[in-house]
Amino acid sequence: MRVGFGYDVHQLVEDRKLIIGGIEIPFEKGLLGHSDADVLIHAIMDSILGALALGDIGKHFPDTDMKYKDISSIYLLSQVFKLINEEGYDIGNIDATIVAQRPKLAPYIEDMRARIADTLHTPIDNINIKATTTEWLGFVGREEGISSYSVCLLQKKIIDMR
Ligand SMILES: Nc1ccn([C@@H]2O[C@H](COP(=O)(O)O)[C@@H](O)[C@H]2O)c(=O)n1
Ligand SMILES: C[C@@]1(CO)OP(=O)(O)OP(=O)(O)OC[C@H]1O
Repeated sequence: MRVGFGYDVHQLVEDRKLIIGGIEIPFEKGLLGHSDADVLIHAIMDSILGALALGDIGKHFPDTDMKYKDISSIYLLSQVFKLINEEGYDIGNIDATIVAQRPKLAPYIEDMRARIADTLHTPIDNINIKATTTEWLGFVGREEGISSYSVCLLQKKIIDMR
C-alpha cells in the first residue's frame, strides 16, 4: 500500500467558469489557471502522483505548455489513471476537502464523487469529498481563492494466478 498527499489553491476571478470536481457550478466568479483550474482535481492528482512517487502535476502537465491551455482537469485525471495502471496499482480510497467560503458546495458533492469515481474506474464508495469554509478568515474567507486537500491510498493490483 502507498499513501499520497496533495494540496492546491486557485484564485477566484470574474469572467471564468467555476469548475470543481469536474462539475460546473453556477457562481458569479470562477477559478483562474492555465487549465480549467479545477482545484479539487489538481489536489487529487497530486495525492495520486505522491503515492506513486512520480512528482507532481506541474512536472507531468507543465503550465508553460500551450497543449494544456484551458484543458479539462478531468481529462488530466484520466491520464494520471493510466499511470496508476502502468505502475500496477488500484485506487484504495481518496479523501479530499474543498476549502471555500462560497458557494455552498454540498448540492454538487455527489456529482463530483460520481465523476471522479468514473474517471478513476473505481467504486464511488472509494471516493469521499468534503467541503468547509474558513469562517470568513484568510484568503478563502475573503473569497479571493479556493483551496483543496487530498489524501490517497493505492493498493498493488491483485493478480489471480489460477
Ligand atoms: N463551500 C462550502 C462550505 C461548507 N459546506 C458545508 O457546510 C458545512 C459547514 O461548514 P463549516 O465551514 O461552517 O464547518 C460543511 O460541513 C459542508 O457540509 C458547503 O456545502 N460548501
Ligand atoms: C494544471 C496546470 C497545467 O495546465 O495548470 P494550472 O491550471 O495553472 O494549475 P496549477 O495547479 O497551478 O499547476 C499545474 C499546471 O501544470
